[in-house]
Amino acid sequence: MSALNLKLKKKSVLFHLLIWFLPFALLVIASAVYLYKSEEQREFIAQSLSENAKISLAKGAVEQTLEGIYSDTYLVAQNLSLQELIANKSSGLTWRFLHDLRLISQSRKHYDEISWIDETGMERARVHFNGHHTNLIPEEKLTNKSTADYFTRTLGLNAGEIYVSPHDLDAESAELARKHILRIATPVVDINGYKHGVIVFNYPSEILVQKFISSAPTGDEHAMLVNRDGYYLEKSPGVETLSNPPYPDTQSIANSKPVAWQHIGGHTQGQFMTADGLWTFASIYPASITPSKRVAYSADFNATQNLDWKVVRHIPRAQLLSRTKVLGERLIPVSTLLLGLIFFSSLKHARTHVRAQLAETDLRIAATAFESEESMIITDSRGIILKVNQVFTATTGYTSEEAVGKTPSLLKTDRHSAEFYHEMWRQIKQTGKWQGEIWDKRKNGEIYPKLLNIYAVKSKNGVVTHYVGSYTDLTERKMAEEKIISLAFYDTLTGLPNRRLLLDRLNYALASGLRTGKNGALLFIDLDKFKTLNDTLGHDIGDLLLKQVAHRLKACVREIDTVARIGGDEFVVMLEDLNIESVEAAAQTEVIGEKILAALRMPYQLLTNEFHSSVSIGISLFSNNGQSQDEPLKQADIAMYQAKKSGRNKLRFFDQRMQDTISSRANLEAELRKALANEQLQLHYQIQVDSAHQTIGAEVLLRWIHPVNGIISPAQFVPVAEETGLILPIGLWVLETACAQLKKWQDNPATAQLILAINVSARQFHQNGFATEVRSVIERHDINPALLKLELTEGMLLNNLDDTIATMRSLQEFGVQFSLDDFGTGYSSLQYLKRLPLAQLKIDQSFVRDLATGYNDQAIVRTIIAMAHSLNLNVIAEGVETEIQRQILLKNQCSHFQGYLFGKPMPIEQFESLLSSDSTAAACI
Ligand SMILES: Nc1nc2c(ncn2[C@@H]2O[C@@H]3COP(=O)(O)O[C@H]4[C@@H](O)[C@H](n5cnc6c(=O)[nH]c(N)nc65)O[C@@H]4COP(=O)(O)O[C@H]3[C@H]2O)c(=O)[nH]1
Repeated sequence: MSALNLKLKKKSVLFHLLIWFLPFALLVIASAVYLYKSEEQREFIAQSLSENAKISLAKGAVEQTLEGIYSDTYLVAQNLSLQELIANKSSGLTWRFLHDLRLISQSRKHYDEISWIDETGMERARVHFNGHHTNLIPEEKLTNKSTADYFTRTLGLNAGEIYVSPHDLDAESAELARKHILRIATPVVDINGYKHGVIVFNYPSEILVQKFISSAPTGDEHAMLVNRDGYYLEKSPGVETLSNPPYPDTQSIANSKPVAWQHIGGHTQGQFMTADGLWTFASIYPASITPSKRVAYSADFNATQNLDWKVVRHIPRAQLLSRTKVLGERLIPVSTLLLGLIFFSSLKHARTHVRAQLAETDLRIAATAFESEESMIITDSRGIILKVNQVFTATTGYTSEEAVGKTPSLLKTDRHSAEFYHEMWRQIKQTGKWQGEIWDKRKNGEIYPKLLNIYAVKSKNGVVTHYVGSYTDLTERKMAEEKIISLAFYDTLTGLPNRRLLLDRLNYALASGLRTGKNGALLFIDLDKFKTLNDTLGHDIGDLLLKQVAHRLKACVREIDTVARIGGDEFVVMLEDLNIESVEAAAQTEVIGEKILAALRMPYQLLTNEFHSSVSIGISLFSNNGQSQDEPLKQADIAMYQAKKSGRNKLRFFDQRMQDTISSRANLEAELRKALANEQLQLHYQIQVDSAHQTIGAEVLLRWIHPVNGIISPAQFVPVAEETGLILPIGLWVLETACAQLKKWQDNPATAQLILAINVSARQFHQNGFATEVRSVIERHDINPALLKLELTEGMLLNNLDDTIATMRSLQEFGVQFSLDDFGTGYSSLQYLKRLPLAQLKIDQSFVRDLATGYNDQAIVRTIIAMAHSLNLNVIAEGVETEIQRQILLKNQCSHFQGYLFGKPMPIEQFESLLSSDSTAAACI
């Protein structure tokens, strides 16, 4: 698996892990929190209730104790011995009463002292319990208590009312000072309602506190008993209780827990929470507790003054929910364990899921890939087809049902040998794959090529389990390839080889000729009237003709020969394997050539038209003489032109002389290119005179002074210069040189009026900007434009007559003159002559030559001269060689003359000599 896939897989696993783990994790956490919170609440309620119950118990314990004391107090106050004593006042009765007091003291064991103080404040009887025994206090030790606060207050009470001293009451006597005593007292009333003092019980506060303590569970450290000011009467642990006032602040809940005390001090009972924890409290009103439910009060401590003690319980926050905390402590590992389990099972699940997803994706990819553009086939290890795709069915014609269960041999053809298949399987076994082109058979029997790939699928331990074959049908590709080859090498219309293939085969034939020494031949065939046919009957008919020609040509030659079409109506037949002897080979070729001529001469049926055609055939022989491949074809082409020239429907063998002419022309061209640069060109001047033999000027004629061949005539090289375009620089040079000469003559009166006529070629005249060029040359040389005469020929004027006239007109307006050269040889039509801005007509020398004898020529010359006069043009005759010719011309009103009679074309030096020898001009030069 690639690093990218691995990363994606990890991401996917993480995603699914989160999806599955998070909800469960949240559920577990929420459940744990809920459980914890419910337990916390439940425990809080339980603890609250428990605290309330404990407070009740504590309160009950204290109240019960007080009730017991109250009850004993009443009992003593109503004691019979006492009542009798009061009534009889007998001293013996005092002993009985003391005896009863001792009995009560001894039985209860917790009263420190019980005493009777009579209405005067004198103690009359007192017993003291020392912790083991009750002692009677001797009479002499009895004291007067008339000033004691408890005595006066109690004596003020009604029968049945109780006096309760403050719990922290300071002791009156020195010996009792250390003991905290709770005094409970009640008045003694006889049956007549008279008061006889008070009964006082000294109850050690310590015992009351002890009762309070014992009401709470052992080890309970949360209970405390405080007085109305908040000072501890009892608090466990660490507080020294019941010390004497003034109490230290440390012994006050009001100081140590002011917030709690604010609540406790202001309320009778209740339960509340502070930052310290849970507080529960209740008030005890000692004065309001009576066994007979009678209201008792004392002046100091009545209920309305809120004399109370408070029983208080406090559970610090830390201990408050101890059980819940334990639960919490247990919940954390349990939840963590549960989360861990959920995490790992989610992880496992996510992995399994992602793996399954990836596997499914792989399967989908595989399924999509299987249904690809390629034909696919899967076999087991024995080659039995298990599965094929739709492309397989489309290309082979076999449906899946037809193919599955069979072997791929149902596609086999006999195009490949047993060795081929053997080698294929050997390679698959060795490398696990094979690729190659193979021919197979479709269900309809059609054999087709395909590109086959076979892969062996192996198990983990390397055993081949399946083979997968995929292939592309190459039918169309092969067809396309063939088409490309055919387009590249064959003519699409006739299906014949094209020039490229012909040259290729020629090359091969030349090479094989070199080996065998045998001759071959090329027959270059051109249809004689093909262009006319195409133009008249259209290209479709033309195509039909070409196809029929191709067909007939093939019928004329052997299988090994080549018939090619190399151009529109040009065919070439290549014959190979001809005789070693050239003469014999030529004879063989001629036979076939004649056969072709005859075959192609036969009429053609082109749809409804019967068409008669002929061909011209040029033949060249080739052999082992080291020719290049182009040469035989060129030669055959030349020969074909020769055949055409000699009257069509002919065959001609290539002639070396003709080749030589062409070669020399090519040489001429090459040399002419160098002539201008090498200053091999010269101008010769041929004099022109008027009827009085006066020199009017000259015609400048080009000469090429060839270093080897001497002077070459313009008739030879001007046409070549025209064809190649060299005439443009050459023509310009002529113009420049002539203008320069005119300029030279300008200062000499004898030559200042001489006119130079220069020949302008068609190509030169029709080039863009010709008029401008002429003007600029004239201006540059600063000559009179009227001294320049441009000779044009009829033929070059006919093309684009309007443009021609425009060019001529612009130059004529500038002052340049035009002469129409070779007049009479062309159309000589008045129609266009009228339109041309000409100054002169030049009668062609062919009419002048036989003027003396030829009456026709005389008539023509007469007509030309008359025509010129009618057009107001002057006439010059060229080629005047004899006086007779001059006389005839003169008689016919010809005004100007040029010819050998007056002077041949000559170099400027000679021309100027001629001028100086001339009687008229001589003086001037
Ligand atoms: N038999 C005979 N011939 C005579 C006589 N008088 C003149 N000729 C020849 O006749 C030709 C007259 O020139 P063209 O008709 O313009 O014919 C010219 C002209 O068409 C062309 N050519 C000559 N020079 C130039 C040139 O500078 N530019 C162009 N474009 N063509 C030129 O070459 C042609 C031949 O020129 P050339 O060989 O010089 O031949 C000249 C001249 O030498 C005579 O009495 N008897």
